Amino acid sequence: MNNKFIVPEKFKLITFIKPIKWHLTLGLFLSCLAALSNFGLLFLSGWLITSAAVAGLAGVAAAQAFNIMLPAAGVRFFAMARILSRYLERIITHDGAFRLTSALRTAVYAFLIPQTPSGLMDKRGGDILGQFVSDTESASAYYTDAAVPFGRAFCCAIIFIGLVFYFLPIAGIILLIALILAGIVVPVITYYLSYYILEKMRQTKSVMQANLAETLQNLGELLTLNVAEVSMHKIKQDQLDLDYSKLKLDFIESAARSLITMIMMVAVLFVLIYSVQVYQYNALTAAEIPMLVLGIMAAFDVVLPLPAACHAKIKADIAQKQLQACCDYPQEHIKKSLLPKPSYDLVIDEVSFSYPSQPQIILDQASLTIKQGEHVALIGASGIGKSTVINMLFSFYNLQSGSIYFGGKDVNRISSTTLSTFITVISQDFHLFSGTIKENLKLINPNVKDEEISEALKVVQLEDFVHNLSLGLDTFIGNEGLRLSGGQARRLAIAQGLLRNTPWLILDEPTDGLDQKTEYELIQALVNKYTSKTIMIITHKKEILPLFNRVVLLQDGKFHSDI
Ligand SMILES: Nc1ncnc2c1ncn2[C@@H]1O[C@H](COP(=O)(O)OP(=O)(O)OP(=O)(O)O)[C@@H](O)[C@H]1O
Repeated sequence: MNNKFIVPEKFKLITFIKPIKWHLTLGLFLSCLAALSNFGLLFLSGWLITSAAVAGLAGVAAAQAFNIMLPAAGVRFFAMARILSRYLERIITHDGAFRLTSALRTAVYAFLIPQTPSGLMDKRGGDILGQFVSDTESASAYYTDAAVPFGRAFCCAIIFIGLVFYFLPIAGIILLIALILAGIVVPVITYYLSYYILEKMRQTKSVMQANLAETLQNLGELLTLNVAEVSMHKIKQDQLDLDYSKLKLDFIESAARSLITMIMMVAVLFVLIYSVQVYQYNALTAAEIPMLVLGIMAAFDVVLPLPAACHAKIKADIAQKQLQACCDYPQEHIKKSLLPKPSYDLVIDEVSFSYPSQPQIILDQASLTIKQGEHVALIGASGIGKSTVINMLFSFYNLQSGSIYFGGKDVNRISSTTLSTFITVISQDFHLFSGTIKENLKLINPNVKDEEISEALKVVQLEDFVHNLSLGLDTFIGNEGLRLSGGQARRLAIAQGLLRNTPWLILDEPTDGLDQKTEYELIQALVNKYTSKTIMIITHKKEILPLFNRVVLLQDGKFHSDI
């Protein structure tokens, strides 16, 4: 599968369909071929069966004169062509749809990355996951489930009407009217009746997915607090709403299909009555009557899937709108990828910040410079804004005034991906993955050597612990490191960060859950080993402060150095 693909400036489904235009064209062609073969099969069979019966009734001479071989070969040809073209059409269209899904997912990912983290802060993780998984799938199904059925119905209907018109003009006109009703009027009504239901279903599904993701993530806490039932009840309610909406949709679709079948029966009835009259005037042979009737029935095969195609179109339209909303983020929020230059100093210049609709002023024209290689402890009362300052570096929030520079460049113009190659942050809510100690340590840097792993484990005071495990580095730590103690998990996360080998290391309360001795030894090992690395630690522990070059106090919205 060719995944080479350029992210366009704006998100438009058509941009992604262009690279698969040959799949679309060939798929449509094969689909039409299958429908035409089906029509040809029934049309010719109707004629052949009646002609053979008429010849048989007319006596031995007429029966022997009737050439059954040629039309029978035609019937076989159409039967084979129908199977083959259907098979090829499925292969081509599904391949096209897979390519489209892959291109859409790549694009959505590429559009989302520059928005992180500030642009995605108000969105729920489950919602983003929904957009990434379901919306891309619904949008790409537009091609196989909506565009091809509608295109086939349009192209084939013209041919069917033309053929029937050739044999009996009035029958052609009846077919034209019937196909307009069944192929345009019924789908339009289906579209309008179903749009609101499908839009509501999309919203419910998105909320349910987000709730489900959060419930599963926090199941431990919910069970401990005995409130898991409440979350499950909400999810169950949403599922019931979805089931009810699905029932309504199924009802609309079957009603539409029944209406199409009814239109077909009426059309067949009219054609039958009229052809019998015409037959009496010898303007039509007996064999042509079933041929026309079966032909008209076959013609409706191309409009019967249209109600379902309408639903696919609505889903694709809604999905496209959602994807557009999440991808077309205001350009000013999408950072330019400037590269910080050495030395990698951090300059917070007259920054003011408070959270929207929060009275607390976090920073009030505050300034601070941290030179590369400095070891700094940032202290301050709980809730004063220390973690917020770290998040500001990664442009989580828009500053009210002032600027932050890293390596001489405004952090607003450095992408978070670039910045993370210079700064490693181990936050309070770090994550460990379900796997072994080694897998977790190698996750960020797969090329890391065993000696480097030992060094990092030594610094975080975990070397002896790992050494004493029967499986050593290959010990499985469980989901989120559940098989480790809180302090061990935190230290493993720090070791993970050390192995990234970035010029800056920021640790948010790294020694929480550690005894005083381990805490002191860890920080001491850290500052002694990484003398040229800039280390910034947020802490409440007074005992470790003497180990730092500088202590900065955050108070009243200002930084106070060398306290
Ligand atoms: N996303 C947010 N939206 C609104 N307010 C927030 C947000 N994050 C934090 N706050 C508030 O901002 C203030 C500073 O929070 P922050 O986590 O930065 O403090 P801190 O100094 O790191 O605290 P601690 O030492 O307890 O970890 C707190 O009052 C907090 O409630």
